[in-house]
Amino acid sequence: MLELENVTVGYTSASKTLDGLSLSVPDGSVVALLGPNGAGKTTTLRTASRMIPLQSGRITFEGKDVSKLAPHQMSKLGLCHVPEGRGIFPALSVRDNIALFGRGMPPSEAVDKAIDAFAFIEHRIDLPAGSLSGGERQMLALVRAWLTRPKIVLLDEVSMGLAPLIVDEVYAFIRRLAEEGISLLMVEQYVDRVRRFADHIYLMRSGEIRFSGTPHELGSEEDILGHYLGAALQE
Ligand SMILES: Nc1ncnc2c1ncn2[C@@H]1O[C@H](COP(=O)(O)OP(=O)(O)OP(=O)(O)O)[C@@H](O)[C@H]1O
Repeated sequence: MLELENVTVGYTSASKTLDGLSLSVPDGSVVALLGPNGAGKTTTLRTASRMIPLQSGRITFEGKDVSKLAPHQMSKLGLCHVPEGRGIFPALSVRDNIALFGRGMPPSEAVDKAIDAFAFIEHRIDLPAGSLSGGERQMLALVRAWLTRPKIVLLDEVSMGLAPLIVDEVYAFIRRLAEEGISLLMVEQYVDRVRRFADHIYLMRSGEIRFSGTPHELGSEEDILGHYLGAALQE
């Protein structure tokens, strides 16, 4: 279980980008974070992976206080963050991108597993990762995350900028991660896609959680816009 308890963070000491935010991701669950631009979704993921220091509050992972750990220590504990923009190394080959994430696995085995997950990788293996299409880069980022054998993966807008058919392929792999028991905390723009997939949804606005509940409790897209985000849209 990953838990953020009453967390306040800001990009300057005077600002509060997240203001007393609490959320939890139980083991093996899929949790989605929705909200308008600037609500603080990316900041929440960056806080959870310890890229941003806390002003106050606490973060626990599997019962352990991790509030002061560094990102690489979180990664050792089994938390993998796939950032917006995917975080791949564009100048390195696809092979090297994969090999770097194999966690002691022989590079050839990591590459075989990656090809097994996404066949296109075989034909691009020696090309620079920066030459891949947006969808291919996203799939590479996901397969790399999977190869770290994580307990939880944080996913920031995986479907952004991708064609619907590619999004289907990306989501099929995310479903596989969930079926393997990996917990997911995902920021997503597409409410309907998330509604079909997530166990729990948090709706954020202005650095705070405005709704916490099941997809069913969230209601229709009109409800969300009207009740929770309406004011934000008028701002
Ligand atoms: N590196 C930064 N330095 C200063 N302010 C930042 C930084 N990153 C984000 N912010 C500000 O923090 C607030 C929350 O941004 P964040 O990116 O977390 O929101 P978001 O909900 O992920 O939005 P989006 O969907 O636009 O990515 C915004 O007001 C943003 O301008």
